[in-house]
Amino acid sequence: STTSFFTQCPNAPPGPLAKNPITACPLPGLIGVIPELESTTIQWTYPPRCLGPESLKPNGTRHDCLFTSAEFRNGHGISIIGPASITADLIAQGAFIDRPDPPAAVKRQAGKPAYRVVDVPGKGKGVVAARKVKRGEIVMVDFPSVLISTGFIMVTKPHHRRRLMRAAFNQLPEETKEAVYGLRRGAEKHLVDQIVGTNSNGVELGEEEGFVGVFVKVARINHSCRPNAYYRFSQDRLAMEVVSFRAIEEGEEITMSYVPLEMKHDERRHFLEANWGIECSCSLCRANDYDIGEAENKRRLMKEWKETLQAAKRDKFYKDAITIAQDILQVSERADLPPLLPEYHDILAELYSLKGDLPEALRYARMALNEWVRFGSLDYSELEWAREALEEIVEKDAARTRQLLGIQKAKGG
Ligand SMILES: C[S@@+](CC[C@H](N)C(=O)[O-])C[C@H]1O[C@@H](n2cnc3c(N)ncnc32)[C@H](O)[C@@H]1O
Repeated sequence: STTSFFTQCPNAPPGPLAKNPITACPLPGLIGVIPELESTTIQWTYPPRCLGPESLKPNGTRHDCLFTSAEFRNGHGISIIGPASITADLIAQGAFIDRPDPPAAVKRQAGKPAYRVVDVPGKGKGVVAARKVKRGEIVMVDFPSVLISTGFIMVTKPHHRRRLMRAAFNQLPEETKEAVYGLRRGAEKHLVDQIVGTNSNGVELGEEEGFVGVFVKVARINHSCRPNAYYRFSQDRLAMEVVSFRAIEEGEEITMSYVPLEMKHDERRHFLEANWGIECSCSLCRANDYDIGEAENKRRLMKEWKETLQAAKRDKFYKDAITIAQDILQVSERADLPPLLPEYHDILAELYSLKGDLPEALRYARMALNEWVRFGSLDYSELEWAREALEEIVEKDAARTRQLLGIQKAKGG
């Protein structure tokens, strides 16, 4: 129960249970142990700090703690606020270990630095390409300075919340701390709220716990409704990579969309204004009714199609789902949306496999795998997933061939 978690965990040393990964207890204490590498430990720079039930809003049932490691990524440092179990999982996954980037990712980052930070009229600072950038290049890799659970933000009483957030900021190594405070804009009473409010990116940790992360380099990238880059976050490596999805000229601003691409025109305007104080001047916000209609229709259509696709798959209408997936791919190319190719090729491989068309399933699974390699993500998980999917289909195909041969033999003999 929650009570026993409260009383047993916070002070429990990393005993035998720590070898049992992915558990909530014990709380990763002053020293967190990496289960597979018993000799490797994480030394928290400050004693972990947990909030008691008095800090929660009525009916709140959470237990959040702050962990700070100043050593993280060669002295970059990190503070994490969230359930202790999530931090335990991160330790278990080896997220704190520095590992070399996969070769494909290294290749895609080769050459001179791809960006620099400059003043952009009307937007404060911004990031521009320091050289020509190719489509699909990793233009920036960044690590979180702070990661804060959105559940914690929602259910903790404001002054308890801000106090823990301030501690999370202040416990960071000097340079990173300055960079985080350097993201402030104007005078605001609640500095931490303001910084996190306009400078964070949503990421997922654990199974599906939502977090907001402050990535000080990524935080300098401005919004555009027609962005030329997008970000992806690797949970395994706690790394954020910004990827170009079209070629970018030297001097051109590198932008991302702060809002879901399929968001409606009026909703988008309101959201950008309310959350970031951006008076949207994007072509999409300024466009005349006809253009808005065109662009928006495409995006809305894609969203609806994706839902229809999922429904069709659920109901085992694989043929329909396949047609929809192929339509989405075609439209996404024309709508200038980020490369959805490997994702949809994976989906198509699965659908063909479910439908029983194994040669087509194999074809798409191979394409997806090649694309994941080409996109060279820092995150191996998609690659592994695609590889497993391919193996599964190959296995299924082999089994069917054996079965067919058996039938023929039986007929022949
Ligand atoms: C994540 S920060 C981006 C970097 C920021 N410009 C800076 O100087 O640090 C978000 C803030 O940048 C500004 N901003 C971002 N995109 C903008 C845009 N398209 N037009 C105007 N201001 C923008 C807004 O003030 C917003 O709250």
